[in-house]
Amino acid sequence: MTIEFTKYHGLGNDFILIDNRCDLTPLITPEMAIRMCDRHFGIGADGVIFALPGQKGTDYTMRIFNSDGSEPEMCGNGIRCLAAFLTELEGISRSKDYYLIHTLAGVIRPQLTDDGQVRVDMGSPRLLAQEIPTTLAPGNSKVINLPLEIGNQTWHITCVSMGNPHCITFVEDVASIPLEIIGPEFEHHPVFPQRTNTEFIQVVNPHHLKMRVWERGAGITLACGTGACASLVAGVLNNLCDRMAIIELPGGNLEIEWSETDQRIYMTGPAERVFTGKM
Ligand SMILES: N[C@@H](CCC[C@H](N)C(=O)O)C(=O)O
Repeated sequence: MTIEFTKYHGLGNDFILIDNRCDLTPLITPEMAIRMCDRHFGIGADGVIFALPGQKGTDYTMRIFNSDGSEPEMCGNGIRCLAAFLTELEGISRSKDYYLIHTLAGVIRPQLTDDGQVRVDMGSPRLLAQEIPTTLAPGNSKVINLPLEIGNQTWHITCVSMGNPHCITFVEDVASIPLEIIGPEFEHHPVFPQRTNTEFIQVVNPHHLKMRVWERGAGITLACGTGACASLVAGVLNNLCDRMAIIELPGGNLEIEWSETDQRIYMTGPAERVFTGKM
């Protein structure tokens, strides 16, 4: 079988995009995705994203496999890449500058901006312990600045779901965090029954946060869109930042806003095509 693909990245968070508009079933299996994402024996990527037909009145459906073959509910950098990929697939027949995308986290709306970026209506953050999910607090209460023991240390964590789970910790200096050692301990901690993405945040000032991330199913990545959104929400809940801020990631900057008007999160950032190929 030959699979055509296009490689994209959003701030170095890279994905193999597959045109799957013919069918609601992904053209490749999670096992094949693991092999394609391998940086030594495959194409190399943090995940594989499928552009599938729309459902329930949406234009398209997005599904994604992480590089370990697991399937997350949403991917922020990925949905910007998907919007750019769909624009390329539709060519001049494209009738509008936004898409309604069905995801496991609900309907997400990416919009192409005049300066070539993508602004995404990411929906509203979910804050209850049962929505993350985490067992760290009673199901109907929020997890804001609660202590958690990991690696002989007490971390104060805030949990936010952007459809997928995020655990955020504010630190003095993100560069000093041994991500490859403690990242997996957070991801697999028993208080997170569906594992978790983990963000370490340094507050530079109320409009500027510096972030490093350990992603569920992908490990250290250069950027995480849902993680940046969740971190801004955690910053607001802890009175550490404004509702609009630049999130500085190893791969570049994202602009995130938690709108006071509709309580939704808006993320703006780039999506870059790298190359196409056949496998
Ligand atoms: N990098 C993504 C998030 C991808 C999914 C994540 N690894 C998970 O399992 O939830 C982003 O930009 O949001």
